[in-house]
Amino acid sequence: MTTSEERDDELETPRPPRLPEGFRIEGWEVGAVIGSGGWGTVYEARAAADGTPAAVKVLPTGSLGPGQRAALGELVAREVRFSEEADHPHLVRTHAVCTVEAPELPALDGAIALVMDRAEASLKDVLDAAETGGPIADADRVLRGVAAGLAHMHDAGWVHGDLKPANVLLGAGGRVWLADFGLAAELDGTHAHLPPLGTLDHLPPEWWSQRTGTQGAVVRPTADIWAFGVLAHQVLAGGLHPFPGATARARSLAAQAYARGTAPLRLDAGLDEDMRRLIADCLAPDHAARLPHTADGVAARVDAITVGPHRRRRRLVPAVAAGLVVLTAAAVAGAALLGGDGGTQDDERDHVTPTVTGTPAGEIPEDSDVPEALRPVIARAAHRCTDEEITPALLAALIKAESNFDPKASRPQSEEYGIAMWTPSVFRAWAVDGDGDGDKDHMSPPDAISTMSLYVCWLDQRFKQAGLPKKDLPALVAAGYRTSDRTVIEERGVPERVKPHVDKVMGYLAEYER
Ligand SMILES: Nc1ncnc2c1ncn2[C@@H]1O[C@H](COP(=O)(O)OP(=O)(O)OP(=O)(O)O)[C@@H](O)[C@H]1O
Repeated sequence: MTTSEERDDELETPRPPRLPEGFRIEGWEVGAVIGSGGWGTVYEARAAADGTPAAVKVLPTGSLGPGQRAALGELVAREVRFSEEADHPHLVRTHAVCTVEAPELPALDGAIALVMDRAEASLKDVLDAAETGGPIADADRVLRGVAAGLAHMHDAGWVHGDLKPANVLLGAGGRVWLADFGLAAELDGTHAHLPPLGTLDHLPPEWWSQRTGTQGAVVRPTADIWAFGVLAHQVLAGGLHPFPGATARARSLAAQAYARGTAPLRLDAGLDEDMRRLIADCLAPDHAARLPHTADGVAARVDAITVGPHRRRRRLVPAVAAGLVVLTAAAVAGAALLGGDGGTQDDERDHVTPTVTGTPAGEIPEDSDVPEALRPVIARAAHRCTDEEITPALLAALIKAESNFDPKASRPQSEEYGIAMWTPSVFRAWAVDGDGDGDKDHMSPPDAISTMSLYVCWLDQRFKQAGLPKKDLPALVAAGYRTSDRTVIEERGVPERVKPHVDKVMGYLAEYER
């Protein structure tokens, strides 16, 4: 929230006070320190009752002045409200907010503790350790997760406001979560007001020309799109920032020069064409030029580029040509104003075919009964979930068991309609605009299937978190889709009444995975 670079510049940063290992905060036992940020320290933790792993962010309030205390209170309230309202498989969850009671440690007594999902590393840790010059391991999965999380935030009416690698957490089993919603603000019409914090390296150039009145700076979804462009470049170019400079300040000046049209955009020459175009669109020089590139559109393009046999390949750059691909701000803005999403979603859909001979694990085999037109839709939807259990084959098996792929299927007595048999009121709570037509319709197969993928991705995470056996997850997810997360967790298995349905799903899955 403050810039890490500025913090690093300080010669003697006083070490913040720390809780001893084994310290109890309500039902949670604190372990080793994971790291510290501008406001507090994050610890490993586990639930005292059943050992469930967690992370606890402790935000001391003792040494803060009244103004700072109010700002911190505001950030925490936002984080909690956001976490409650925007549950999603790619957004880290805050499970509880507690108060530290430690009279023997006055600096921490009364501190606020946020109990969250525990990650294994942040994207920043991975980028710091990466060799420059190529994508990090699992780059596609990370970008899909970040883009999907961001699209969900924007769809739910929130702006992240502090998207950067330190705020992307990587969990066990390839999970990707956006974190740190302290700066997330609900959209008020088209923008939200936030305290003037943020991180230089991921702030859009227009930030510097905005006045920050008493309400703070204006943050719009296009600021997150800019930050995504920077982050995607870092992920695909081994940590390399798209703007040159040895310090964050120098890089931000370079970004401003590009936005004024006095310097070109120089992207890493090794990026493949589609990704380069997507990043250039995200880095369009101002708010207006970025406006056509919504998070939904960006997420769909990331899926299209990274899923299937036509997935992007890093361009091989001959030594003589090795240099930087140069675009001017005017060219990037011009492409945006011409309505260029840099290759529309439909264009990209056309060339994504998820099946190949010798079907990769989890993909839909070519000789299956899954209608051809649905295969790319199912593949894209499944790959948006970074949890390995949610495969195209599992989604196809679920859909077959629900509707036998009939987009007009209906069961009015139980209010279930369409290819994924959504109950409209439940659909609305999770809805994804899968076909990018600006509407979320449970009768549209792309919308219904994308929403199904999102929902089963969340179920999968819920069941993992509840410690249900990994090998049973596909069956449990099928059961959860027919009942609820709570029913499956309470019964710690497939409820008797949905066993015949789950057996059907598992039979189809075995067929697709054969
Ligand atoms: N839920 C979590 N699980 C595991 N590690 C986490 C979790 N949340 C944060 N961390 C890690 O703990 C460290 C401190 O995080 P914190 O959010 O306090 O600060 P930051 O994001 O680095 O900076 P700031 O919040 O000041 O912008 C970071 O290394 C971060 O990756």
